Amino acid sequence: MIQETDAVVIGAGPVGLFQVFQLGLQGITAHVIDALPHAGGQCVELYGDKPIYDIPGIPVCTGRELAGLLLQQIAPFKTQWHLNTLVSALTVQADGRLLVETSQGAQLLARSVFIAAGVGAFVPRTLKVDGIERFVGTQVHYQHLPATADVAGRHVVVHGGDEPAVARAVELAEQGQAARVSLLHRRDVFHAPDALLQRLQQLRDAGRIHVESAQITGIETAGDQLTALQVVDADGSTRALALDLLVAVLGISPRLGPIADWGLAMDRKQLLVDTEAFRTSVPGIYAVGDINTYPGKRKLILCGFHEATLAAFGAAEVLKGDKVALQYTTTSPRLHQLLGVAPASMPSAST
Ligand SMILES: Cc1cc2nc3c(=O)[nH]c(=O)nc-3n(C[C@H](O)[C@H](O)[C@H](O)COP(=O)(O)OP(=O)(O)OC[C@H]3O[C@@H](n4cnc5c(N)ncnc54)[C@H](O)[C@@H]3O)c2cc1C
Repeated sequence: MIQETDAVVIGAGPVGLFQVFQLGLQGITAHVIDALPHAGGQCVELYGDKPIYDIPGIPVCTGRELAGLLLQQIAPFKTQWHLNTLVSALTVQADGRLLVETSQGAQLLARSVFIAAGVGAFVPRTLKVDGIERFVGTQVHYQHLPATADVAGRHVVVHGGDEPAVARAVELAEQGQAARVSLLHRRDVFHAPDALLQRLQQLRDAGRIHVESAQITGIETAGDQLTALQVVDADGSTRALALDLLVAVLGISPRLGPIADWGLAMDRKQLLVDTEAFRTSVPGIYAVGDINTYPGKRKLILCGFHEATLAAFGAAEVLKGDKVALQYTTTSPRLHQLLGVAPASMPSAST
């Protein structure tokens, strides 16, 4: 079924989230689509626990904290979320509206589209093992276990050798619900901060994480169940590693993918925009954040915030067919209503 909407934001990175906020201030609610299962883009996926020092008014916060604050800021608006969803096609319709199609089969007919796609869709690196694809989403998951996954009493194998894989195994062991947690990597060497490695060692010593130094060569199945991985040890011997759930944490890579096919003017994998409203070469489509380019462009979050603000004003004028007056969140009753906050009483100029 086709859903009609005023705005679609492609990408839930920091700039996409702030785009939702600025659209909200214009009275425009948005659908937000991201290939990742969570909001935050690079901030969460690439440096979730690292400090950022150059967000105006926030002397320091981590990438994950910034995403959390932005989500808090857009909470008043009725955003429609499409996570774990790749935008596969964007086409201009005869009436000028824009049809956004997703990997989950959704079709959104939008009057405006904001591409906040950063360096492309973050998609997990996948396992190249014959037959494993049919278990993806049920017994095999990439990067994260879904919140709905039931691990109680089950043998969970985490596959990977870097910090996110170690962190996932440690989290699962500390939760204490899984019957057994194994960390599978080709060598007994892990790349993670010292504190995490120490915690891993403690959990290994306590028998709560079992490290398996082996490589996956195949799978074993029974009916519609994945029952074991076939693995080869460092000495070349093969064996079966029984399991209930596999979380492959092999990293993510950004893929510009379909964006390059949408007929938009580009320069070296970036969308060309004007700096008045960050319009692309196609009417109704705006591009903000790391995905765009223009003279003087700097790939910084605060620059993306500015771009999103002007794009929202530009789109609002088109959608409303009229000039949009500047209003302050400090004093505007209309903005207070949109934000769901009580009007502030302002001191008079003489006090
Ligand atoms: C290590 C590191 C440190 C950094 N430190 C700072 C810093 O201190 N200060 C600063 O200002 N900047 C910093 N940056 C840069 C900053 O992270 C980026 O400028 C910012 O994340 C850009 O935000 P964005 O929303 O444009 O894109 P992104 O954060 O890249 O988010 C884009 C989102 O769009 C999604 N997406 C893309 N294509 C599709 C599609 N077709 N379908 C569905 N979803 C799609 C992606 O999955 C992604 O989640 C740092 C970057 C890195 C890598």
